Amino acid sequence: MNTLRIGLISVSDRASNGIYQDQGIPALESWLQSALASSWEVETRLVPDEQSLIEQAICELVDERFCHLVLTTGGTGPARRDVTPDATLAVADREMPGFGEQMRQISLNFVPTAILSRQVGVIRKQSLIINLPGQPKSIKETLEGVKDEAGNTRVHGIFASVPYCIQLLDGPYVETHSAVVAAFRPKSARRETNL
Ligand SMILES: Nc1ncnc2c1ncn2[C@@H]1O[C@H](COP(=O)(O)OP(=O)(O)OP(=O)(O)O)[C@@H](O)[C@H]1O
Ligand SMILES: Nc1nc2c(c(=O)[nH]1)N[C@H]1C(S)=C(S)[C@@H](COP(=O)(O)O)O[C@H]1N2
Repeated sequence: MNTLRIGLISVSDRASNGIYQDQGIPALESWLQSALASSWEVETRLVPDEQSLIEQAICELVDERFCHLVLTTGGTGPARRDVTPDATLAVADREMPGFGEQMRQISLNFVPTAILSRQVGVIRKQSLIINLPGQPKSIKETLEGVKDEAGNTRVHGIFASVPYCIQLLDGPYVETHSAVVAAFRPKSARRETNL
């Protein structure tokens, strides 16, 4: 069986230097635990805001660990040391602009400063790589989208499109818990059990 392999990279000068405890990877892991119905394996990296080290971590997770999906958190803003999108683009084969566009749209529902994130989505080889902002709460916000008080989706989170993208990249068939995030696929791409 082709198990989903996910790489998680937390990019933070202070967390990587031990000034504060990293909350990025635990927040990513706990959100994925709540959202994924399929089995998955995880590989994690905590790196400072250094472009070469971020590039190295992404390449290692894609080229050597064969991750189908890599999520980064942190370093997407305009500050001098925010270089995660630059590192991601430097090792990308192709850009997926819809991810960055949709994440900024979603985030505007939570913070007026959402447009300050330069976050991108790209493909390297057969892996999808997505940048999330550094605030631990932004992980759930962007992946899951905006819900009303009854839990109905108002703005779709970007994770809704991730399973089909992985499928198009010849990765495993990923299923999600629809109460957290419903995976979109055209009917022709759904498994028979899902129809
Ligand atoms: N890994 C993390 N763990 C906990 N909190 C974080 C983490 N990364 C970022 N944050 C919080 O989110 C804010 C914005 O994230 P950003 O990536 O811009 O970090 P920063 O201000 O450059 O600092 P640093 O890189 O040292 O974490 C940070 O100031 C911090 O409060
Ligand atoms: N969903 C969400 N998006 C967000 C935020 C947030 O708190 N939640 N913070 C914004 C802010 S204040 C900044 S500066 C940019 C970049 O954040 P980063 O440098 O932590 O990646 O992301 C923006 N996008």
